[in-house]
Amino acid sequence: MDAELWTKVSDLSPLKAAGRLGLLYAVYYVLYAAYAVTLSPLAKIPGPITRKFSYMPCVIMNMRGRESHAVRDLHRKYGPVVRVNPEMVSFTGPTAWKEIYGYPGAKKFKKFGYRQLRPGVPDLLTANGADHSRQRAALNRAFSEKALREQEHHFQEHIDLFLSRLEEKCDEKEPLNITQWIEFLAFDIIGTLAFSSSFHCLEDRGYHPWVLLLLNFFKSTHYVLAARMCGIFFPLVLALGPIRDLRKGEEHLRRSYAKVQERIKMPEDDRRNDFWTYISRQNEQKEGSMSVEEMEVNAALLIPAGSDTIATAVAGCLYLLLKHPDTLARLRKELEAEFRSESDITMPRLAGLPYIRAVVDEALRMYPPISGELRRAVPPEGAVVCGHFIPGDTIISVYALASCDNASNFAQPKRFTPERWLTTDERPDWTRNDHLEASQPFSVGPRNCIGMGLAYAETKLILARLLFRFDLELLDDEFNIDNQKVYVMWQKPPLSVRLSRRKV
Ligand code: HEM
Repeated sequence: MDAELWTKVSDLSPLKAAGRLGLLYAVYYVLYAAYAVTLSPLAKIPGPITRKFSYMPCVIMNMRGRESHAVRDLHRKYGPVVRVNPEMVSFTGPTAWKEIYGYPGAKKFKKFGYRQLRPGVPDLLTANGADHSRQRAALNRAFSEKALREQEHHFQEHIDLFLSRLEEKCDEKEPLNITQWIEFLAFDIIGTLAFSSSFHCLEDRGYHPWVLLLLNFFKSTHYVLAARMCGIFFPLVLALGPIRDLRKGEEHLRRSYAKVQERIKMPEDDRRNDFWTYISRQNEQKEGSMSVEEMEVNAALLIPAGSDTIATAVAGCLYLLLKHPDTLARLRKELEAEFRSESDITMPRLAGLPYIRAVVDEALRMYPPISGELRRAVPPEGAVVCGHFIPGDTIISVYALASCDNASNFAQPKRFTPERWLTTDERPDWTRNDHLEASQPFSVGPRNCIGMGLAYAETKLILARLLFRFDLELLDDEFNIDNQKVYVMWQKPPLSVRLSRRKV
């Protein structure tokens, strides 16, 4: 800066200097907005003008917990390719999942914006290349069909307690919020599988403080992701948000690490069969299949990944079934034809029943537990996605809710119709053009959900035993999916029911 200009600047009062800076920023912003809307390589991607030059609509909707719904609505208006914000494009075309996340797309489009739980220690969600392949191969054994068979008694025992707790609530005049009991069950099961130590929510008839901490943490994580889009205003926006809850993330990590240490010291037990039983066996055979530090961070990942997702799936199935008595009747018929008593219900026998699977698939379509974006980055040279050339460094994603609640992919998407998922000759005519591949609640390809098999088996077992034992009456529509908010996970409202014991 030359001396004369410097003197002029330093002579300005702080107020005037701020004013000039503000003006300069405004000029820059107007020029940038004009570029983003007209000349940017993404300018032609359809979407509202405000989303093309500003992150604000995206930030505001995220903070309100309504971004998944907003993106769904944008696709209804603008079609299968939509500009979500200046750097991000969302797709709903039926091939989008496969092109972005499947083989070989997954090699081209790397995960974007995922952060390691402990810097320097890869966990399955953030690991790349060889680390991911090694950890995935190691954990695959803990999620195999054989492992699930050996773990089934854990599920059955927790469900026994869940159902006996619900029996205490039978015929009560007060409505029962079954959402929270489903959450207790899902967290207790994942505690047993990940730490050999239940959270004891069912025993104590209440949320364990660690579970409450996690539920709040989801919300604050979501808030931080939104605040990050605010650039230089990030600290300000963060300070206005639930910043205290962020510490809860650290607390979760500390507790998880301590639990893994306790678990490692536990004596051998043939009935344990938790995730680490399978990892330890491999570590003995093949040195270093997973280090203790990696076990710690993966335990911290598996708890949130395998708890609230399941609770959402079970609560969603139940809500939709109670809203549709004919579907519920057809499901009961299938269950009663297969099982003479509740004690006959097992995971392998449920695996052979088509209608309960169709019910779960349809509920996951209408209420996908992970409803929002799964970000991937386009390589610097750019790439063609769903027939559109997308320039390098753009962020791309499929939003599950947008892809599933979309009339181009599913006829009458708001109509709960498990029959869509049955074999061709059993599908109603009006669903024959559905693009079933557009619903991928577990994602696809090498980074899809490792817990998919477990999730189907667990959801079906809980549902089947619950419906076998009780008649349930839905008391209000507070659970209405369209009104719910998403902060990473759905903020599930009370699902109010009245229970009575069935006489079969
Ligand atoms: C209905 C239940 C579930 C749904 C809808 C679901 C959905 C998903 C989705 C969409 C992903 C991909 C995430 C991404 O690309 O960022 C994922 C990954 C993952 N899920 Fe699930 N999940 C469910 C249950 C579970 C369970 C029960 C577990 C374990 C106990 C689990 C563990 C994981 C892990 C570890 C990953 C990371 C996999 C990798 O990157 O290789 N999930 N899940």
